[in-house]
Amino acid sequence: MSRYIREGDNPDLTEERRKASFDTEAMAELFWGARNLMRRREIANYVEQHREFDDPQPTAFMTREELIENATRKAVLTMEHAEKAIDITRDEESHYFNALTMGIDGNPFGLHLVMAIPTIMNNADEGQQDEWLPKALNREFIATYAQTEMGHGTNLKKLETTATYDPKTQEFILHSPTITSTKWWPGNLGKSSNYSVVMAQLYSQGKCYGAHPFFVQLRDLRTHKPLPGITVGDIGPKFGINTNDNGFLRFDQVRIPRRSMFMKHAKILPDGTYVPPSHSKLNYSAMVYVRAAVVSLMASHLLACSTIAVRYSCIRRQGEITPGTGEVKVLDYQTQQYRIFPQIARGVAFRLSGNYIIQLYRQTMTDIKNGDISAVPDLHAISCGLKAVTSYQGALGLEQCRMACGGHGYLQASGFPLQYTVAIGACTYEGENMVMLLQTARHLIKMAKAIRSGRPPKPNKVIDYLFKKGPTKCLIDQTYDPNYQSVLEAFEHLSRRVTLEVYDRLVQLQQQGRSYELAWNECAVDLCKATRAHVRTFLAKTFVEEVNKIADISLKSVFQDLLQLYLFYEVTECAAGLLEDGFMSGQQLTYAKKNVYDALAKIRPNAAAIVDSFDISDRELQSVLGRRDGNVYENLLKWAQMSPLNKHDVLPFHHKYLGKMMDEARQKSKL
Ligand SMILES: CCCCCCCC/C=C\CCCCCCCCCCC/C=C/C(=O)SCCNC(=O)CCNC(=O)[C@H](O)C(C)(C)COP(=O)(O)OP(=O)(O)OC[C@H]1O[C@@H](n2cnc3c(N)ncnc32)[C@H](O)[C@@H]1OP(=O)(O)O
Ligand SMILES: Cc1cc2nc3c(=O)[nH]c(=O)nc-3n(C[C@H](O)[C@H](O)[C@H](O)COP(=O)(O)OP(=O)(O)OC[C@H]3O[C@@H](n4cnc5c(N)ncnc54)[C@H](O)[C@@H]3O)c2cc1C
Repeated sequence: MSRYIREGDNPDLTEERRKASFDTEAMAELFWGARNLMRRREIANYVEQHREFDDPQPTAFMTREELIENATRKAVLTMEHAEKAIDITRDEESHYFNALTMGIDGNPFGLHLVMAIPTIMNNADEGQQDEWLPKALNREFIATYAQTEMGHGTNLKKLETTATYDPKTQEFILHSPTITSTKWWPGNLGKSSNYSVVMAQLYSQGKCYGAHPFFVQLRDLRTHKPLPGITVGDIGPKFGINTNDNGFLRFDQVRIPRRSMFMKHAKILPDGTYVPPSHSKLNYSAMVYVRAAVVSLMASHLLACSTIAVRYSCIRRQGEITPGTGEVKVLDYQTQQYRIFPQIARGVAFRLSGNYIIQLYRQTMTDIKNGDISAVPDLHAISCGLKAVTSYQGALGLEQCRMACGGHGYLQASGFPLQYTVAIGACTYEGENMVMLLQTARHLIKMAKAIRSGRPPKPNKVIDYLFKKGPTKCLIDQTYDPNYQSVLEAFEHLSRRVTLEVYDRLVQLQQQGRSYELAWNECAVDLCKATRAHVRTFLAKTFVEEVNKIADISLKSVFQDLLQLYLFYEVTECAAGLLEDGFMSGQQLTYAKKNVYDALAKIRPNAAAIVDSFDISDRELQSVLGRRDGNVYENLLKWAQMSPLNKHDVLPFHHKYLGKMMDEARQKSKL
């Protein structure tokens, strides 16, 4: 019996769990890996046993200051408990523990762990690492990553903060020359951090060498007051992630030692001589890390929100399908399934590709340490595209899950506002999505050039298909093909076609006299389409490869249903492109749609058990609608009763305004 079934649960949800065709626990093991699942359970138990990690009230009812104080309290507790609760050398354990204890809306260590420490590890030379890394790991300071300025985020070349080397004192002088040079956005900068990685234009011997990272103390270690010449603060409430003190920062001729510049890749010698790096973008590795991590992050958001939507749709009864037979669970409506199930399928696809890209990131960092930088452009290209596509589709998917929960989905109690506002940040941070799509397109255009000139580059798993000659007509038909060869070939065809077409147009525009840059801008929308088609191909192939590895027949069959839905849903999404050149016929599109509807019907009886197997706890979901026990209505009422507005039956200012207005109106009508 499913470990998710307990006495007192909502009977509709229990019924759903009972009818699953597979063992939820075995599926959870497959999804997470046996060891990881066991560790997740142990870590979750640990947190449950330490009630000090609980929030004193739902965070939705807290003011911003209360939110940040509560998060800070829990962050310190988290660090105190970390060594007892988890193996701190395993990222998976740290991420899970942090998510359980601190939630997803931000915490004072967020940027320290995600960007500052990776920058020290990958950009500091040995001496600097010896000095900074143990202290960073030991939490003797909290650092952030200050790159974006009020005037420039995307175009790093135009950052205005300067770091001018003075060989007489062997110091850099940091300065913010304009209002627009104010650092603006860095997480945890506003109030929590006392150090920061700072990106500034490096000047030496009268020459500018471009943006380079520096490690800068911002606040006094004892008083926590800003150091002389430094102005720093919080940028105010945002769309979301308000538990984070994103900040602003200005420098007024602040002197820092020469060795504050990160010197693993580029260097300034004591006399001011500049030593360039082996690859000009090695200093950007912390951004690459977060872009790669966003893929898994989007998977987590989608799987959490589809868990909420599926569970709620099992307990929500409204309307009849067959008149007179009683109200159905709303999950029985095909439209409801069409809204929610593709989000599950995409969440699983993102999880699988997320694992791949994080491993590629780790491997590339190891290669760089060993002097091999050959994988850097490939990693950059695929991580930019994946970041952009998964964050965009993630955002759309979360919104579908919210709408699928009707009015209650709009409540903070649903958990959706928190998930959504955090998730959509990823469409912007770490490179605005359009800009990231265009970065991947640069790589694709190079491939197109190689194809047209008949000189393929050395083999590369992600890009090889572009050099293949695929079928000239789409082979999708009604026959079942467990490898989905015809669908993958359709995605490959579309990607190859749009890439080559946009390349040819770029060349043609230049032949007509446009500069490369102007031609590029005229082709930008189609360049983004090429990236999306390439990323779709990558996600789909990874999904197929991973499903093919599954040995257990009953679990594999559930994954195959999700895969079928994923692939044919994507076919319908990109149908215009497949029909445009006559590659796919209208009849084949009809087959694809039928496959989508068939997959929805196959997934329906297993839906509740599938989301259970993602093993997302109530503590993580923070959702009254998505509770494991399905007891939604009584808990919605309890939740509302906690609203601070309900502390008073009559609001203290009622009689001053509304009461007075109505009294006066009544008086007048009596006259
Ligand atoms: C196994 C599971 C493990 C678990 C793993 C995951 C689990 C998930 C759970 C938790 C993980 C926790 C992590 C999650 C974190 C969430 C927290 C969120 C925090 C958010 C913090 C946000 C921080 C920020 O936003 S920092 C600021 C970011 N800013 C940007 O991104 C700016 C964007 N702009 C740029 O990057 C660049 O300016 C550019 C790329 C647009 C252009 O660069 P530029 O210098 O102008 O160069 P250009 O001359 O145009 O190009 C020259 C060539 O260089 C290539 N290139 C550019 N960048 C790179 C690079 N990074 N690497 C390699 N190559 C690069 C470029 O393409 C050009 O190439 P070409 O050959 O000439 O075409
Ligand atoms: C939640 C959040 C957290 C953040 N955390 C940090 C942090 O910790 N540290 C930090 O340094 N920064 C941080 N940032 C800043 C973030 O990295 C930038 O906002 C982001 O990189 C986008 O840059 P921008 O604001 O300059 O956008 P802009 O570049 O101004 O974008 C505006 C529009 O212009 C378009 N555009 C710009 N350039 C081009 C181009 N070349 N081609 C086509 N279109 C273009 C964009 O597509 C977009 O539509 C954070 C931002 C957010 C929202």
